[in-house]
Amino acid sequence: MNTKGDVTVPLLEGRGLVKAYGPTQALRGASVRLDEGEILAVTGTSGSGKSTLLHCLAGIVGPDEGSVSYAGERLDRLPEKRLSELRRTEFGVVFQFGQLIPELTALDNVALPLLLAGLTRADAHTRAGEWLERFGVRGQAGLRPGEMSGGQAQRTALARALITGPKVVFADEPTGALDSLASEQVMTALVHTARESGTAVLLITHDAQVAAYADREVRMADGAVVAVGVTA
Ligand SMILES: Nc1ncnc2c1ncn2[C@@H]1O[C@H](COP(=O)(O)OP(=O)(O)OP(=O)(O)O)[C@@H](O)[C@H]1O
Repeated sequence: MNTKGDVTVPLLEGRGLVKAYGPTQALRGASVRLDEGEILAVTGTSGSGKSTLLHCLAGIVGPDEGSVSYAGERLDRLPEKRLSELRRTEFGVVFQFGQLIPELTALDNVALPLLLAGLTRADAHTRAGEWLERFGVRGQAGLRPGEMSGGQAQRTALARALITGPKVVFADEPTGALDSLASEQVMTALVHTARESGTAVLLITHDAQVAAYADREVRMADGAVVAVGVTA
């Protein structure tokens, strides 16, 4: 948790978020907070607004109403240039199908954020190798995403999301396409690394076993957060 003056502010907070896509009201006044280093699961039925909430909190889409604050700064009012810098340096994202670049090897995929940040190719590759090792996929370093299993690809995607040391990782159904063993491996790797580096995680899932890895769970229905609780 951050302090700004005497006031304690959450790392990330959405308040009264409203978002419509044409006639579809995806969010109808959703509010949520994420503290530093916290792992928060967002659950709820299909279409309840979970992904839209994540997109608003990550500054990927702007809400029609309401506010998003990151460390006390209004994200929804930032100019695009500052917002994209923040997304690159402070945020990491992992989606259901990893979104690895199909033409690149696992090593090159994981090295990419470091190359974009200005590291030399040699340094980026050394660090990427270490991160593949942490996620148990060093043996797959030379493979392209299509040549890996779903779980290996997701662990590679996690390595890519975490290698820059983000403050928040946004994970939208990161295990949605995996069997239960691969799911467990991905979640164990994510939680272990997040705890070690103090990274907060906003985790969307509709799998109760996956949600159980979180410190806290909020449930959405009809575009709003309807229940808040601590997981087992
Ligand atoms: N880009 C978009 N354009 C049009 N409608 C959208 C868009 N994104 C989301 N929606 C609609 O907004 C509503 C909420 O969608 P959202 O993806 O946020 O829900 P969700 O809880 O994440 O669902 P799921 O679990 O199925 O992924 C749905 O009715 C969806 O069809």
